[in-house]
Amino acid sequence: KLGMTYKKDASFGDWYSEAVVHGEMIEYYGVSGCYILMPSAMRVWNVLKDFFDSDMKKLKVNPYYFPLFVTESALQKEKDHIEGFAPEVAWVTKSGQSDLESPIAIRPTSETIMYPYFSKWIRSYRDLPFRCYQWCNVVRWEFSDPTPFIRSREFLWQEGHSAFATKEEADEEVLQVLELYRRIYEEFLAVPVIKGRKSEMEKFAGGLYTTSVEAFIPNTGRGIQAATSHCLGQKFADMFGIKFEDDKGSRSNVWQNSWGYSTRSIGVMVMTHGDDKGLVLPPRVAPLQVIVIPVSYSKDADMASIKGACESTVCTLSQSGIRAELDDRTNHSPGWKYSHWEMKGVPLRIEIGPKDVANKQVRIVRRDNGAKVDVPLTNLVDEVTVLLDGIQENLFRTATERREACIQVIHTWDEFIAALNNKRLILAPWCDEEKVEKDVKVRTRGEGELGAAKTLCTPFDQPEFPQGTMCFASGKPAKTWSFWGRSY
Ligand SMILES: O=C1CCCN[C@@H]1CCCn1cnc2cc(F)c(F)cc2c1=O
Ligand SMILES: [Mg+2]
Repeated sequence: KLGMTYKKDASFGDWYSEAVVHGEMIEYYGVSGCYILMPSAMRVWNVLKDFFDSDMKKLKVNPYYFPLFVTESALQKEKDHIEGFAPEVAWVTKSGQSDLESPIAIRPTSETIMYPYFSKWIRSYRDLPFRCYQWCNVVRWEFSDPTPFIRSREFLWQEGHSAFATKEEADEEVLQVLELYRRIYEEFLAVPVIKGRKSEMEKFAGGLYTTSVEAFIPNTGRGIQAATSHCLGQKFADMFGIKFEDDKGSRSNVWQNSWGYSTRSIGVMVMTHGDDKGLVLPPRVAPLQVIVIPVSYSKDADMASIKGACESTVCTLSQSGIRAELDDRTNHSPGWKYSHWEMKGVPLRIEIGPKDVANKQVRIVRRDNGAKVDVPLTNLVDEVTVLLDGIQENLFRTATERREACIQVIHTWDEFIAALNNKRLILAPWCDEEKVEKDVKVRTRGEGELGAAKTLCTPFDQPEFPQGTMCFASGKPAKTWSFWGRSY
């Protein structure tokens, strides 16, 4: 099918589904909430994985792979960590025709699979710091509207799990990993994120505190948790008996962290940069950065010299590390090819026709803003490199400006409700009391299927507090500026 039918601003949900399918990132699958990740998606995922792996080596985090399955008793081990999630757990109950002795769960996350072994492996302070991570899939049988990459019943992620002798070391690592996640979003996916701390109500129940990077989708006015980095304190250590003997012979619980980001990151990138022509990929993660297309208007046009120019252009770019390919298919017109590669979000298109060959130049078209420029072959690589860097920066700057334009500072309940109905990312003074947060959720639930307002995070970067600022919801003295809004 040629070209997109849905418009991003008019019908965002349909636009998004069409963009990921026509962009050849996703193929829909027969099990609800499950999708086939196509090469364009996996190549983006692998660029992020390579970066993350290289930083895991720097942080001395070791790669493992733990089993997909966990027994019922092991999963139930830590009550308050699981209780709210029970409906999401998928179970294997049979093999062939016969029932299993007892059901086995498919991992929704791996704490209960890993931590009994941490208890076995960690004995002495010499075994610390202990740092492990794995790339794997997890299954959570969610029921709210499935969305490719954003909310699926199976997704790919990395999960990290570490143990330290002191809280200070754990606190430090929580922020080191959060910075890695910020870099993945801002430096690779060109998506602006806000670093902050989750509220007591929104944090990981089994942990001590949760930090996160939060993104925002202007079209829907919804926040989205982009990655999380938890300090678990010593609760899991207590539950699973993960103790170490210090150099004076006394035994104490380790301090633990756990952190993760998933293929949701690809969906956030698509939602942020995509347009009515389809995907727009940031050059740093684009599987294909330049597509070269021969343009000839008459059969007898010296196709041979055009072909030669195209091939040498691809070769020159490839040799300088630029991901370039030639689309010389004869069963599609140049116009069809332009639309096809625009849908796939390829950052640059190079057109080469008889005039270009004659003038020893190429015509370069940018995917992000449609700008066309004629470039002499002599400085092709430099120009293309500058253009690709320019696209990366432009995508990040534009997305940041759009996100900033959605932020609204409010001081009263009425302003809060107005901002919420205006699809804003709300920055509000809050007394930081959980029951007030619960109350806001209840008072804003009535907005139909849109969902209630919740806290997204309390940003580390706190604005000034004018004397006597009151909480917008309770009227009590405000303690923090927090981001509120609807979310995915
Ligand atoms: O968020 C992370 C980072 C990577 C490691 N795990 C932590 C906490 C995950 C929180 N969480 C999130 N979702 C869950 C869904 C379930 F069905 C379930 F049984 C448990 C959980 C669950 O513990
Ligand atoms: Mg969940």
